[in-house]
Amino acid sequence: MALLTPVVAAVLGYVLWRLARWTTKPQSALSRVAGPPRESWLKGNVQNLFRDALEYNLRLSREYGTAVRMYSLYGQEALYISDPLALQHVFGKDQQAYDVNDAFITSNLLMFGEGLIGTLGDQHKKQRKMLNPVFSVSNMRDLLPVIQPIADQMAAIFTQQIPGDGAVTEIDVMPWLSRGAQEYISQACFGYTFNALDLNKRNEYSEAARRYTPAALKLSHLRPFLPFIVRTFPLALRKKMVEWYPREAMKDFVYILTTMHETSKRIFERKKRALGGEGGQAQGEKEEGDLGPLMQGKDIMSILLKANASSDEADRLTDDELIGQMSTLLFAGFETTTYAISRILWLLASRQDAQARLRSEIRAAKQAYLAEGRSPAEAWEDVSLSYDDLMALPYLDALLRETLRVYPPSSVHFRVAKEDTTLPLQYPVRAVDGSSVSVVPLEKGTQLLISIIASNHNKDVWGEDASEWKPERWMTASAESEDKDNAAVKSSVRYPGAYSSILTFLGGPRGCIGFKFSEMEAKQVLATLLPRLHFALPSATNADGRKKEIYWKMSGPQIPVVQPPFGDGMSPQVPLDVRRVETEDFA
Ligand code: HEM
Repeated sequence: MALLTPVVAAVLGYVLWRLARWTTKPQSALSRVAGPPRESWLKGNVQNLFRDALEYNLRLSREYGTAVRMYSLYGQEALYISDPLALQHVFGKDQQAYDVNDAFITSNLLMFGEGLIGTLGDQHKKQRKMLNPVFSVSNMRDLLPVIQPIADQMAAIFTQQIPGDGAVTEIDVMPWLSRGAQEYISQACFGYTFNALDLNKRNEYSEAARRYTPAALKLSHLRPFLPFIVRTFPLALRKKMVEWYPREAMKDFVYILTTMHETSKRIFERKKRALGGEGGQAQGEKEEGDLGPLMQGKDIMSILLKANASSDEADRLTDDELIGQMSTLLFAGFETTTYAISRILWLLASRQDAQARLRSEIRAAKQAYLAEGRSPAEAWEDVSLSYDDLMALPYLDALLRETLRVYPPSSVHFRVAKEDTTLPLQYPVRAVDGSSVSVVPLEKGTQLLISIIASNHNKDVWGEDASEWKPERWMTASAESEDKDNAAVKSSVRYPGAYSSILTFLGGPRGCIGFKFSEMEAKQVLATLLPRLHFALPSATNADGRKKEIYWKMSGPQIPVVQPPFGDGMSPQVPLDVRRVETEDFA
């Protein structure tokens, strides 16, 4: 018990400090903006945004508009925002006035080290300057053929589970898509295979990464306290606090993070030796242990190491910063893309017309390769499209954009105002006294809840059918001309998204750096699976004649679950009926 005293004292001190601040604070400028009532002083109502919350999020915008006052922990006010002009200020014009919040940076720094999501200000800017070119289209173009075998392996794994032509097998595609997405990051970003798609080979790193999110969720209640704890206690005492923490979940989490960090370090050191010609492993050669073979030097880390070595001293990243990027990329890139691709397969299984149309488009492109002698493949199904041809498929492009718009893998992200400032609104909202608010004053320290989901469903921008999934909305005349990114926008108003005018990857200086990678991966996986495999919703029934239903739970990330009695309603699962493609499966 005595050992717990510092932990309890820290938490108690933090709560008292917040209480003192709250009771002595005058009414804030934000108090004028209307919003739902606070449910408890301690927790506010922000947690409602993250608990199976699609309807809650959409209702907020319907009832209060694009700027809504919310309450976070300890009575703190926060602004839930989806207004396009306001977001243009946050991510563009006034970006210097906003940043990610303290808890985000502190926890990421502790977990992943000094990578992009654990750094602020000039250090973050320096890292982006070095990393942005690494994710360029020309590097994606070189990478695409190198990673094609991953998608081929996924197709082979599904095909092997189907007993024969005409047979239908129910397969939970989720674990395979997840393992495939991990392989994409490990091979394309790190230049190694983790053999994640080979169940006979164990890899500690990929296992640790798969266990990361469930383990992190068990400890998420500690996140808000981290900045205070880090500022207040020396490292030695913080390490003791972790040891003393009375839950198995903490030990498990420390193991996961240590495994990820140690493996990143080992890969990094070997890669550095290999690139520097210091007796490191030869390219393509098998490694001892669990690291797998090194790829051809076209991977993101190799490009980054070369760019770093040839840059000016002032711009150069330290080894710790480079290692920090590795767990960051794995963490940021694998689950998000898994959810995006599994959502597309589920949509295609639900909408057979869209599946047939997409398959026909892919077939036409691949058959053209054979006709023009551009591929050594014997059957059109086995043709690999180049990056430019894959990106140019209009329906595939429209379908991906529309899926990421209507169903963004993550729904709400945090920012904080670094100074007193104001946010102008495109669409004025109602004040508590019934008047109209067209400019929201923000005090330094105000939390912003950037709503991707409300922005992507905004009827004023996307039209009355904003919440409906219609890939065709991107296939307008303007998509065929130069303005592909804004083709589906129904007004002159735009969101400042990194990818199209959608907000799924956010925007501005901290917008997703991997969106082109993720786009390429999703398109390559679909162009490889669909020629060979047909997907439908699960058809098997139980004794009551009921079928399995896949339900997407929006709890931060949008997670597909199977409801009881078939599933536990919690674990990610996408069971689909899969069979080999037949002649009638084309449009
Ligand atoms: C559909 C897939 C993806 C989605 C929806 C997505 C979404 C996002 C979002 C919303 C952010 C901003 C987070 C914030 O600052 O609050 C972000 C940042 C980031 N993403 Fe992605 N992402 C995806 C795929 C990827 C991939 C494949 C990679 C890497 C290969 C990646 C790497 C990153 C990194 C490194 C950051 C931090 C950028 C910075 O702080 O400068 N993401 N992503």
